[in-house]
This record gives sequence, C-alpha cells and structure tokens, in this order.
Amino acid sequence: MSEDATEDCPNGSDDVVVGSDDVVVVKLGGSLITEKDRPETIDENALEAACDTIGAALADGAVAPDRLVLVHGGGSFGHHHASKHGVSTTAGTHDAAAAFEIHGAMARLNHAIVTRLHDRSVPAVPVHPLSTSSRPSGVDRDLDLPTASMATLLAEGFVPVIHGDGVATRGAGITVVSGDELVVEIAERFGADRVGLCSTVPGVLDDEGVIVPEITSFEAVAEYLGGSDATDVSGGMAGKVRELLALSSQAFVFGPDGLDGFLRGDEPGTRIG
Ligand SMILES: Nc1ncnc2c1ncn2[C@@H]1O[C@H](COP(=O)(O)OP(=O)(O)OP(=O)(O)O)[C@@H](O)[C@H]1O
Ligand SMILES: C=C(C)CCOP(=O)(O)O
Repeated sequence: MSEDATEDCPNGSDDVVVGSDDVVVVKLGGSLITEKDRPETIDENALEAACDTIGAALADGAVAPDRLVLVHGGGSFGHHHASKHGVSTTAGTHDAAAAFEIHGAMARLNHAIVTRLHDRSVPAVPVHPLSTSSRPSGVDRDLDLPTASMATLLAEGFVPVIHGDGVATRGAGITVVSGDELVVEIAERFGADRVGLCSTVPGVLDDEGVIVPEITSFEAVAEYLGGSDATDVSGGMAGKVRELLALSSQAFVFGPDGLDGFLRGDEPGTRIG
C-alpha cells in the first residue's frame, strides 16, 4: 500500500484511517465453509474452492494482497459451542472455560483457513478479536475494534484473516461478535468500497426463491428474512442484512459461484445499501 495511504491516527487512538478507498473486504460465511449442522466439520470442497478462487485472483492481480481483508464466520465451529453455553451476540458468559471453548473452536477454523490459503501462496495471517476488541458500553453497543495492526499488516503486504469471536462486553462478560459486524466495522474504518459476503445462497431470496437484486430498507424484505438453516447465535440472514444496511457503502451477498466475479469487480447476488 502506498505510504500516503495510511494517515497518522487522527486522535492518537488505535483508530487508523486508511486513505486508500480500494480495500476489498470479503467474508467467507460459516454456512459456506463448514457443514453447519455437523459440529466442527469443515466443508472441504467449498473451502478448497474458495481458497482456489482467492489465490487465483491475487496471482493474476485482480486484487492486491495489501488491499484484501478476509473475514470468516463461525458455522458449526463457533455457533455450536456458543449455543451449547447459551452465549450469543446479546447473551454473555463469565465462565472462562466456556469463552475459551468458543474462541478455541474459532481459532481452529481460522487455522484451517489460513493454512489452505498458504497452500495457494496467499500471505494470510490470523487476527483474533477476543484479545483486543470490546464493547465498553455493554451489549448491543458500539464495538471497539483496534485496527492499527491490520492496517500495518496490509501495508506490509499481508492478508489479515479475522473472524467472528468472543468479545469482552461491559456488564455481560464475553458475548459473540459476528463476522458480519466485523465486516461493517472494517469496511468503514478502511474506507472500503468493495464489500462482499459469500454464503451458501446466491443472494437474499424472496418467498419464491428468487434473488432480490437490491435492498435499501430492512422493512422491504423483512418478511423474507429468516435465521440460518442450522444452529446460529448471530441472527442468520436477517442479522446479516440488518448489519449491512448500517454500512455507508454498498455490500453484496452472493453464493460461491459469485466469489470470483466479485473479486474481479462484478456485482453478483444481492446489492445491499
Ligand atoms: N431470505 C433469505 N435468503 C437467503 N437465505 C436466507 C434467507 N432467510 C434465511 N436464510 C438462510 O440464511 C443462511 C445464510 O445465513 P448464515 O448466517 O447462515 O450465513 P453465513 O454468514 O454463511 O454463516 P455464519 O453466520 O456462520 O458465518 C442461508 O443458508 C439460508 O438458509
Ligand atoms: C459464533 C461465533 C463465535 C462466530 C459468529 O460469527 P458469524 O458466524 O459471522 O455470525
């Protein structure tokens, strides 16, 4: 990333304003990369295919490694353990063993993704929110996500791979932060104008299974939006659309067939915002 792309921290905080507006944020949904109804089971075919697509896009220059931030969800790793302990984006725990079990599952999934990206020569490195992020004002309040490390990782040519995780939450111990919320936080902080969320469905579908081309208000599609097909503690598609509507730029929700096109500038699936 060019030197002038990262401005000094405007207020001396951890917030880093990255001047470049061509950062690309991509989420690999947990429904895509895991078998969401089988605890801690990776969907090998889907994950390998997604890593092939990302590796190819970097290799032929469609995306530069210092412009790409990858986020992934929990699927049958994080959601399984969080649900078992009654932990969600709104319900926390003060049981360190439970929090460690949830984080540990996410770290195992993250490790599996990073190693498969390395097999494709993607300079991926893990970023774990539990160790640095928080909700200092409590449940459902603002997320404090330090981004200085990710900005410097990008500037040094690495691809940060961050994930839904546990998050220290004032008054509730540790709750869950969804990858969807991380996508919004990172996209806003880095001024990304390319935001894509890849899941198992080709887009947000209406009650006849047809892709909704564009969503600009939650109420317009609320009747179509449900939870996930399997155990989920962060709101499923309804939660996803709600999070993405808070984004100041557009985001796209698409299926695995849309990932390559998205990385190359297409606008697959459903446009949100
Ligand atoms: N209107 C809708 N259109 C498309 N999918 C929907 C809709 N309503 C509910 N869903 C469900 O939402 C799922 C996608 O949401 P989910 O939260 O599982 O995505 P994800 O990001 O892949 O998973 P994770 O949250 O584990 O990262 C789909 O697999 C589908 O079963
Ligand atoms: C359940 C955990 C810990 C991760 C939630 O992230 P998401 O799957 O992106 O909603």
